[in-house]
Amino acid sequence: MFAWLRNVYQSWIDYPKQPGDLLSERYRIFSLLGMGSYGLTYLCRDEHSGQEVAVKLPRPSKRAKAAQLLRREGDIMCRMDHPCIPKLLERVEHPNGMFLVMEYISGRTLEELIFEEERTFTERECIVYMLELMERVLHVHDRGYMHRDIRIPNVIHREGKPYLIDFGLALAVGERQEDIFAEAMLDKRAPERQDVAVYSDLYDVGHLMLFMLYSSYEPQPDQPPGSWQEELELSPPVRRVLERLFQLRPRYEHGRQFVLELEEALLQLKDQP
Ligand SMILES: Nc1ncnc2c1ncn2[C@@H]1O[C@H](COP(=O)(O)OP(=O)(O)OP(=O)(O)O)[C@@H](O)[C@H]1O
Repeated sequence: MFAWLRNVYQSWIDYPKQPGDLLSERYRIFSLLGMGSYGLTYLCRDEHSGQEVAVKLPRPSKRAKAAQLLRREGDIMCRMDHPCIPKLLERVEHPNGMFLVMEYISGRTLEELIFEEERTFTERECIVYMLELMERVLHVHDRGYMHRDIRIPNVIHREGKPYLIDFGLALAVGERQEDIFAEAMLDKRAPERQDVAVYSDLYDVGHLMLFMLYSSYEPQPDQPPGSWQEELELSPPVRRVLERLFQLRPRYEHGRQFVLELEEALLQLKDQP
């Protein structure tokens, strides 16, 4: 009974703001983009510049913890400087709470592209796309952070380019996983993904690649389900990079090792008739 009441209460106080509402006398809400575990993100218009922006507010039901996580996220976003990673435009602090104002990336997520638009990727297209995405991932690593949430809903496809969003789980290399994360989400992670290390981000990159490669997979009638190695017809170099990403072979200790092997795999595919 208590859990039920608590859920009703949380849904009531987290009820999204309405289109037309004005935040901090500046950001006019258009629509709700999504409700995450600790924040609500809205598409807004900045009344000063006329620009579209994404505004992320803490969920009222998560109070201080959500504000703390958002502040962290803002601190990390400030340290990024890449045209395909949204810029933090402002961090608004006021007595009723705080929120983040980010560059809005219009487009569709890779998840929507694959599952709603049924977009398919060949092996070659997947490699070319991954090389672009890895450029953003290497930027994050070079700045001393691990993203830790590289997944298809966190990649926005705009004008043929992948944009990497959502730094809510990112940590600095060597930083300890804080209790706040452990309670919120980390305990659900596979052991291969728990370390704050390059190979954990690359493990996620491996999954993302599998989603892209499975987009053109068509099971034969009566075919029993198998592993990705059994189901996907992959060229040996692509299979090998995936096995390294999944730590079935010696893992990559640096993202650039993976990029080099991916480039090599692309060259070999080009040589094929
Ligand atoms: N800068 C941005 N530009 C465009 N869309 C964005 C931007 N940031 C977030 N979004 C979109 O807003 C929605 C909510 O994102 P948000 O990061 O708040 O939560 P989430 O990813 O759904 O959940 P969680 O934070 O629990 O992982 C998602 O659909 C995401 O694609």
